[in-house]
Amino acid sequence: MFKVQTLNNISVHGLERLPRERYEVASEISSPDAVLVRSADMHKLDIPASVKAIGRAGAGTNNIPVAALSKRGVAVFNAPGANSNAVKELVLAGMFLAARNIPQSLDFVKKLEGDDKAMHVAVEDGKKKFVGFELPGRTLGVIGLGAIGVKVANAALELGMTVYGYDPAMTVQNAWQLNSGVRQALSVDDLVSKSQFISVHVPLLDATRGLINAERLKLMPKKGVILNFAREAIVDEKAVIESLDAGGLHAYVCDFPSNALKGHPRVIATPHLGASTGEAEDNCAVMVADQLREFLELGNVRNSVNFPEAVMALLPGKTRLCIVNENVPNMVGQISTTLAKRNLNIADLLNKSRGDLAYTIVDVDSGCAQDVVEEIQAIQGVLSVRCIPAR
Ligand SMILES: NC(=O)C1=CN([C@@H]2O[C@H](COP(=O)(O)OP(=O)(O)OC[C@H]3O[C@@H](n4cnc5c(N)ncnc54)[C@H](O)[C@@H]3O)[C@@H](O)[C@H]2O)C=CC1
Ligand SMILES: O=C(O)CCC(=O)C(=O)O
Repeated sequence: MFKVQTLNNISVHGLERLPRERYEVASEISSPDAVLVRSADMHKLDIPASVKAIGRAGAGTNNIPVAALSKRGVAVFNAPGANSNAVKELVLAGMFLAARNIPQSLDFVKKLEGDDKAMHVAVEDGKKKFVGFELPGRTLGVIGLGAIGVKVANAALELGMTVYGYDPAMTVQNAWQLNSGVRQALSVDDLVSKSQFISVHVPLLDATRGLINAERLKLMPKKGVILNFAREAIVDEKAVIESLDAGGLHAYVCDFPSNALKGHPRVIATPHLGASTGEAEDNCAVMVADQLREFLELGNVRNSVNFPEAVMALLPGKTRLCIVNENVPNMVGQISTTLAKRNLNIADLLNKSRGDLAYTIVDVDSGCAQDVVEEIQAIQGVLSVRCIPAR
């Protein structure tokens, strides 16, 4: 029986992928094998030693202490692309809301008083304050052409906008999805200086913290719109407010409200709603639950953010050892020597690495005892070992 702890509400469609006869799933559970999480901040949590994997039912993993978990040999998975359409739709909505001054006009309507005749007069008189502009011919710059950025860029082209993209580490798979009409910006500064709308779709990293700052806002054409559905700290909020107040920016559309932002007349803030559709919640939970299950039951790794991709078929009757170790020489040699000493024949072996970490799957012909696991665990550089018994 595997135990899975949930730290947020996870879609039941995802939880149903973990069959009750093999999985105990609860928000309060002792010694969990795995944790399923959305946005809960895990940085200050005491993550039990029993945990072998974390499944993030979403894209961003900045709420998870990935580096510390890697040192413990714990795999972290996410659900790439599973909520990208939901975010794209909200970004498009944000562009329309800003361009047509819709939030301000809704406020105006809510405050109307008097009978219908008086109201009609006030409407016709007041609407001139909310004259907006149309999107065709305007320029959008998309920073980060991953699952979301590509969809936003393609959709904006369909709306008749000119679109620039910037992403120095775009994957081949995403490049295949990108409409060839999207133009390449040579740098963030190049993109910013050309774009009336800028939408950021990068993860929060040291390199992306404060990516949109006071200097870059000065490069932007006047009356620009910044859209931030990525993470709060990617945009320097203080610089944005100063630019809005000084008449530089037209609007700041973001998914991360704060006290400074929430009452501002030119800020459109949603409560971290990017991935909050039934479809996205289901997609993310199903994808990550399937990945967790395959890892717990077979040791296979798909869509991890810290482990290398590693998938090997497990044949009936074979016992599987899953070893996480530092990516240094002679680890596989020491592991196979340990098995040879015990007369355990290796039926199949897969060794993959990613950065400082390596992952080895070894299938042996006969069962292996706990002391083999302990001996491998004692090899210097081994971070974690698991034995999956033969079926
Ligand atoms: N508001 C919400 O509810 C949601 C927010 N997000 C946020 O959006 C981010 C992006 O999500 P996805 O597109 O699914 O991720 P992704 O991993 O598919 O794409 C991120 C892209 O950013 C690029 N990138 C990284 N550093 C960069 C830099 N310095 N300059 C330019 N490009 C850079 C990467 O090469 C990658 O192509 C997530 O990390 C998360 O923080 C994601 C989903 C929902
Ligand atoms: O689970 C959520 O609602 C947050 C989504 C998100 O921010 C992400 O996937 O990175």
